[in-house]
Amino acid sequence: MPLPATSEARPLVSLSNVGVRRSGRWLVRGVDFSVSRGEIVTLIGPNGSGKSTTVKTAIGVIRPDEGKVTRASGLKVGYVPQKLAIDWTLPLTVRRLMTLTGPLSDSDMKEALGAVGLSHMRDAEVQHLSGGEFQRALMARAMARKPDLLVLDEPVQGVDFSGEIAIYDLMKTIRNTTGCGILLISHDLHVVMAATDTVICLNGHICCRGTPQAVTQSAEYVRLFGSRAAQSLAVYSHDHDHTHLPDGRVLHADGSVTDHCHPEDGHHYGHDHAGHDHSSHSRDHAHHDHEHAGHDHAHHHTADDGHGHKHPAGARHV
Ligand SMILES: Nc1ncnc2c1ncn2[C@@H]1O[C@H](COP(=O)(O)OP(=O)(O)OP(=O)(O)O)[C@@H](O)[C@H]1O
Repeated sequence: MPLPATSEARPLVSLSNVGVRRSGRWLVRGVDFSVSRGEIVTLIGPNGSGKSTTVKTAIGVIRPDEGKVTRASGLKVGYVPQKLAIDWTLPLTVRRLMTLTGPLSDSDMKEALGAVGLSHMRDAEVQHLSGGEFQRALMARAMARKPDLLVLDEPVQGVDFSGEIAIYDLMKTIRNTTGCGILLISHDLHVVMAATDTVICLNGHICCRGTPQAVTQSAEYVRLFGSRAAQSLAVYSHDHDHTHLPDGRVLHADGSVTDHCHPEDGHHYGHDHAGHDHSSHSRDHAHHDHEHAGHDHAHHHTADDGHGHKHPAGARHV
């Protein structure tokens, strides 16, 4: 059952001064934010900065050691975890994967797989799916129960760049069609920035927050992710003239759909995919020197913020 209409103005989940302490150490502290219906909130931050801990606390898997978490009553959460304990030696079909966490009617399964472009793969073995297909199957499984809040912990791991775009586009479509709230974890800074309403930059505490535009310009963000990352939003908005659909076809800016990209398409924002040559696209993105292999975003965080900087409108430093 969806939440009643009267609850729409209230956040689906809200964290107030939340802290989680383990083995004598605060994993996160002083965290406060909320996610409302129809809103996409993204947590970004370096490895070990407390992103998973924060979302697990938000959905009630972990109890906070200080502060308060408030969830709308009757809140239904769809959770796509970062890791899934699957025995890859056992045969498992997509159909079975969809029902591992609970029963699902045939029509709900059909609708969910259709929404992620996997209708034709119902009986496929999960171990034969590509990284992107597997992530979309997990999203279908989470969506099939029509959650009020969809929580995605790094949904683009093991997914190539066009697959990433498809997943973020799918995420926006889910939000637009169902009106659910989405809480997303990512340390991928490129595409996610354009798919997000609010970005929260975490490093044990909230370093800064705001719209993607505001956050990418904030000194705290640059300190965490390096100055190259600050260009990510511009990179995205320059070149996103086509979209890779879940079924592999390409939707162009003029609305046409083709099986493949056009050679002149602005493409992939300078990702350096090892093993294939992008030289035909080079004039489109010569200035976008992101290296995919290794994700070498510099994490220059210093304990002393200095505070000798200005905050762009909309970014809040905490
Ligand atoms: N139960 C626990 N006991 C002790 N330390 C923990 C526990 N759970 C997590 N940690 C530590 O807390 C820190 C934050 O972990 P968390 O998984 O929340 O980070 P993350 O930002 O999601 O990282 P990543 O980007 O690598 O997934 C890490 O240093 C981790 O080792």
